[in-house]
Amino acid sequence: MIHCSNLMKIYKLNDDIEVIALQGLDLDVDKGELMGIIGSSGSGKSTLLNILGGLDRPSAGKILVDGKDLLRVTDKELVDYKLETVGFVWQNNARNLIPYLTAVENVELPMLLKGRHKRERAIELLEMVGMGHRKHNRLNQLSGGEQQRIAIAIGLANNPRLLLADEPTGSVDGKTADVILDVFRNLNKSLGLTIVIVTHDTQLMKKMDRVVAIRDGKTSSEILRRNIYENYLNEMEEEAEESHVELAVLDSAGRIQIPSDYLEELGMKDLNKMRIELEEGQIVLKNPNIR
Ligand SMILES: Nc1ncnc2c1ncn2[C@@H]1O[C@H](COP(=O)(O)OP(=O)(O)OP(=O)(O)O)[C@@H](O)[C@H]1O
Repeated sequence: MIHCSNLMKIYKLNDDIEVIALQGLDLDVDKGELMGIIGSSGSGKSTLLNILGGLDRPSAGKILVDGKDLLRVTDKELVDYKLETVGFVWQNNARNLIPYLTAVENVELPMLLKGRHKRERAIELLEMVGMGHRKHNRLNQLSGGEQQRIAIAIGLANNPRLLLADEPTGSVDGKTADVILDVFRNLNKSLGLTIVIVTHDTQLMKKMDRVVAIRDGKTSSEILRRNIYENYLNEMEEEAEESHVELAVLDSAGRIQIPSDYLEELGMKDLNKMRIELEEGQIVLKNPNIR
């Protein structure tokens, strides 16, 4: 569904200053995946999500989403892409919802932009996210978690193939966050929808199939759920932490980012070179100062 390789995004602030928000990011997401993106503040998560959502254009590299080349699309194609291929759920509900419209009118709005008006479909979507009973309520009559579920229904209004969410549980408590994640999981399973969620929430991460970490505008590691534990995990969610295995990402040029805590633990943090050896089918990195 998504293929990014060596993706770059450079913001030009003025003639002298440029900010490199993405520097050669590699990422592949399969159709039907529910995956998370994590990373510290400023690492490039929102930049990536905005590019995937067609809200911003990349500077260089390669990016294909559902077969569309987002580096080369025309402005008109990008408008169609935003209306047809992708749905967005923001952390800030003021960005998701229009306060003076009811829940069902909010869900109908993106359909109107595409020239369709389908009340039944809007109600069906609200039911899918467990909000059918609040369809005639306005924003101020709903809790933060309820508003967020309506935002998900809005994101689905034009039947996107990819749903993107930026910190969708950022402003709700842990229990509500769980309910919201369950909504995403159900949509992922029942519709086979590909979902990418940016989150800081470690509880949410444990429930995803795959979590990719971004550091300094590059994908640095992946945490995968081990299939053998999959069924067991569904019942024993609290065991999730031990069931994930962390993989470092190897980019197309053969570069790998080693977690800084590993380097620190081995006293190798300040080294700028390592000895690399092939030992019995394994690649081993050694401190060059120790023989
Ligand atoms: N429109 C912009 N103009 C200039 N620089 C930008 C712009 N948007 C983002 N940046 C810069 O790009 C880098 C990556 O920002 P981004 O917002 O993608 O990070 P993030 O990982 O989403 O952070 P946070 O978790 O704080 O939202 C940062 O250095 C940021 O200052």
